Amino acid sequence: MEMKKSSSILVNKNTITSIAIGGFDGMHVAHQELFKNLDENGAIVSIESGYANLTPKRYRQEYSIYPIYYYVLDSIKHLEGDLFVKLLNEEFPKLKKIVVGYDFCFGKNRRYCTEKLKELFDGVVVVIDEIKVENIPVHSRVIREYLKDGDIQMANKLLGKEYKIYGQQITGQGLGAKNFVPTINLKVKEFLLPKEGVYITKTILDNKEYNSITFLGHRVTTDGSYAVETHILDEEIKENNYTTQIKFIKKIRDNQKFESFEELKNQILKDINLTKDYFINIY
Ligand SMILES: Cc1cc2nc3c(=O)[nH]c(=O)nc-3n(C[C@H](O)[C@H](O)[C@H](O)COP(=O)(O)O)c2cc1C
Ligand SMILES: Nc1ncnc2c1ncn2[C@@H]1O[C@H](COP(=O)(O)OP(=O)(O)O)[C@@H](O)[C@H]1O
Repeated sequence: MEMKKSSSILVNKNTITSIAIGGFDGMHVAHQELFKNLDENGAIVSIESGYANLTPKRYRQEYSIYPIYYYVLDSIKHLEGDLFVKLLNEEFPKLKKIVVGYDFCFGKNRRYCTEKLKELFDGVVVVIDEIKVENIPVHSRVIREYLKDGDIQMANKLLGKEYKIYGQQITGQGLGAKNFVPTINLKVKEFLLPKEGVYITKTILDNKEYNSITFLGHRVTTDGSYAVETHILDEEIKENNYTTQIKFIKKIRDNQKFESFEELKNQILKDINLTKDYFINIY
């Protein structure tokens, strides 16, 4: 039986003795709790539904020391329970332990859940109880809702880290440096973008992290088009081709339409001062 893999890595599957199974978009605190139950020859089995947008597949390995093996959901979801377990045993011949969460289900019509897994797998099955943070169940869908609401602080609590996106630098309208402040304009694919507005952020360029402020949204005051723009505080940055990373910390305000460039500029300067104060007070 062939399991279709969407990528391969270098760790030999024959050495793997324990796996954690799930979608793992976000690599959030509950996912990390599962990984704590892996042994030193552990691995992550990530089932790709195609909807990941918190930690899209190629950015996921960054958040765990365990190798991640990816499988395409469409190629395994039709399986009856015994065949799913058989596949795991074939893929990982030394497998002794499987770690899943309380809500893990698998196989045809998601008919098989943790009890069935215990019955079918000849080894240890560890089932993790529901993990909550401040009484809120940690799930990728809950984190997405906080991001869409602009509640970065709650999203970050559930993630156990600052929400980070990757983008490619593009040329902006050319208005920023002249009329407002210089910004790096980004094209962002694959990642969920938080609600439109202005955010306190950190920006990583060429492995260096800078304090920054980021605007996300339709530039309703200028050309109306959607933009992701970052202004690096206290540094002169030359535009370059680096992939840029933005870590979101806190939302300052909503996107707004201003009657003049002058008013927008004044507001941007206020936003920058507030952001600088934030960084002064946390360090
Ligand atoms: C901190 C900050 C806040 C911003 N806030 C708004 C806003 O509320 N409304 C808006 O239309 N544009 C806002 N902008 C975007 C400006 O319109 C944008 O920087 C300007 O159009 C220059 O774009 P350019 O870099 O493509 O030349 C903001 C930009 C920054 C850096
Ligand atoms: N809050 C949680 N508590 C315990 N286990 C969880 C929790 N969230 C996810 N898991 C487990 O982690 C694995 C990956 O789950 P997944 O469905 O990708 O997470 P999410 O619910 O965040 O989308 C599954 O085995 C799942 O049961």
